[in-house]
Amino acid sequence: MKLSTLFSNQPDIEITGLAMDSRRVKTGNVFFCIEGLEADGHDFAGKAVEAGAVAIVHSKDIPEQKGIVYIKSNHVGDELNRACDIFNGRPSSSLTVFGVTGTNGKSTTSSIISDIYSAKEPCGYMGTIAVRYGSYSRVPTLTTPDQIEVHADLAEMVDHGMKAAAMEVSSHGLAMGRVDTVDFDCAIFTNLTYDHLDYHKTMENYFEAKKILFKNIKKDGVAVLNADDEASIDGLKACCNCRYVTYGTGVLGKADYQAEDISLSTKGTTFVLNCKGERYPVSTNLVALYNIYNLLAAIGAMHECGMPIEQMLPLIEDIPQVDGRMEIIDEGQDFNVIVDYAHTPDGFDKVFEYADEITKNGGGIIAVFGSAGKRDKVKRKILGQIAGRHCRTVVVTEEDPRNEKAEDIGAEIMSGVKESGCKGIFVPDRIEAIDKAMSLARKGDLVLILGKGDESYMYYEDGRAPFIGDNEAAKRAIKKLV
Ligand SMILES: CC(=O)N[C@H]1[C@@H](OP(=O)(O)OP(=O)(O)OC[C@H]2O[C@@H](n3ccc(=O)[nH]c3=O)[C@H](O)[C@@H]2O)O[C@H](CO)[C@@H](O)[C@@H]1O[C@H](C)C(=O)N[C@@H](C)C(=O)N[C@H](CCC(=O)O)C(=O)O
Ligand SMILES: Nc1ncnc2c1ncn2[C@@H]1O[C@H](COP(=O)(O)OP(=O)(O)OP(=O)(O)O)[C@@H](O)[C@H]1O
Repeated sequence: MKLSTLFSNQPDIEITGLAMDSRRVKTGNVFFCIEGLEADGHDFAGKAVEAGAVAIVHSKDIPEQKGIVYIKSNHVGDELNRACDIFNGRPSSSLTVFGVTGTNGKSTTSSIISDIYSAKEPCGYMGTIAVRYGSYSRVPTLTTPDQIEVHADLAEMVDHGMKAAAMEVSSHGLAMGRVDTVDFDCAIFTNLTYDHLDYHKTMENYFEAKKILFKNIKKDGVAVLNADDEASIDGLKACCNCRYVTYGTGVLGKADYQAEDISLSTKGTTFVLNCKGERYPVSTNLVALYNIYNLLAAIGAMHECGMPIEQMLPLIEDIPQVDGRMEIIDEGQDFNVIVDYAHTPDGFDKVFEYADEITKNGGGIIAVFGSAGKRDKVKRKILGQIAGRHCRTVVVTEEDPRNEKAEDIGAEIMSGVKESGCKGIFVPDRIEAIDKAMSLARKGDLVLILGKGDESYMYYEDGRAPFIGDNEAAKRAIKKLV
């Protein structure tokens, strides 16, 4: 592509790509100087040129080098977003794009959409679990990666025949403008509860970041809102830039997609879907009430985007396991084992509510978890308190400690566990902690392994190190027992 295609008054030189990180610049790239939280991209313009950048987009004065094109703009971020979209051939405009945001349930809801909507037209998925389309899948860098990656991933999906994409949109991604030029056809909100205050500082800021998706959605798009989420429903209705529909169970008033006569069991769930007066009997392998909310959100979104409910119903009966989310591990042991990605206070509340249900006729709960380093510290003690209230034993362990000591994080969690009067053990190595929990389990107990799901890496000070995933670690631990 020519530079002049991106910037009309600039020379017709050939460019090979876009970059916002000097360490990833390739010969012929355009480098955008972004001011970040820890560094300023302007300081790396020289390095970008050394690495082969042919043009630099900047807002501050920087030393200029001969033969390089310098483009000054007060809105480098906006220019970057615009350029990403054009350079990649405006991929989102040729896809039906579903954007899912909210504190919990983004991965589950977008995975359900990608799996079921594919029966109508091929639908990729981008989020915490993977970047996935057709039979291809890779581990993502972030839940919502930077704008360069977001648009390149969408273009890759278009090139491989996708007609739709279900993407998780994190509050970080929204606040940092990573999806500003993605054309969303449908924006879905799951729920608003406590998380990420290390970055957003207040719940108000956190909600404002989430709202960006609904303010930016295209005018003929549709928003799908959780009628039962008191914290978000009114604020979102007021800020939507398009029409909206609601989903729920009727607790706070009638919803457009309403689940009635819900019957939950450990094997699956049945309910009647009341969709604007039409009633459909639904049977699904999904368990736990919160997953019914995720399913309702997905049904509402897919239906509003043209998929008949009758076409969804047989597929909903047997939804593919969302990796590491409420994943039941059965290796023939005489106790229950569930691996789940819960890592927020609300996620913990919901999982333990379900755990109590499973063990109500006998059996105790043993939980294994930690909390991430260099992230929200306040929630650590709260997670300990919640688990302590429900468990016979809590095994605290490492969970992406990054530049903190797992022992220090563990002590913060343990203070909450002890406050609830529960027994807590600290086992630093996560695999040994899982082994320990299994060795403590008796017939009829439930072992819950929370926080990492199927993640195949662990973050330490120097970055990601390979990890086998909680689901695999659980299987191996059970086999050792046998
Ligand atoms: C807190 C946060 O989100 N930070 C993101 C942010 O970093 P930053 O603002 O600190 O950037 P910076 O390090 O100050 O650098 C400023 C600029 O200089 C550039 N630079 C920097 C150094 C250098 O040598 N050369 C260079 O060019 C950087 O590429 C950047 O353009 O912008 C960077 C570029 O896009 C991101 O990589 C980085 O994500 C970090 C790695 C991260 O871990 N983010 C997490 C918290 C995140 O985004 N998580 C969400 C939510 C997940 C969830 O729901 O749990 C996600 O979507 O994954
Ligand atoms: N609708 C929901 N309400 C409350 N908790 C939920 C909901 N859906 C899922 N959870 C809990 O949150 C955990 C994470 O679910 P999921 O991965 O779908 O959320 P997420 O929003 O994508 O999280 P992240 O962005 O951190 O990956 C689940 O394992 C479950 O414990």
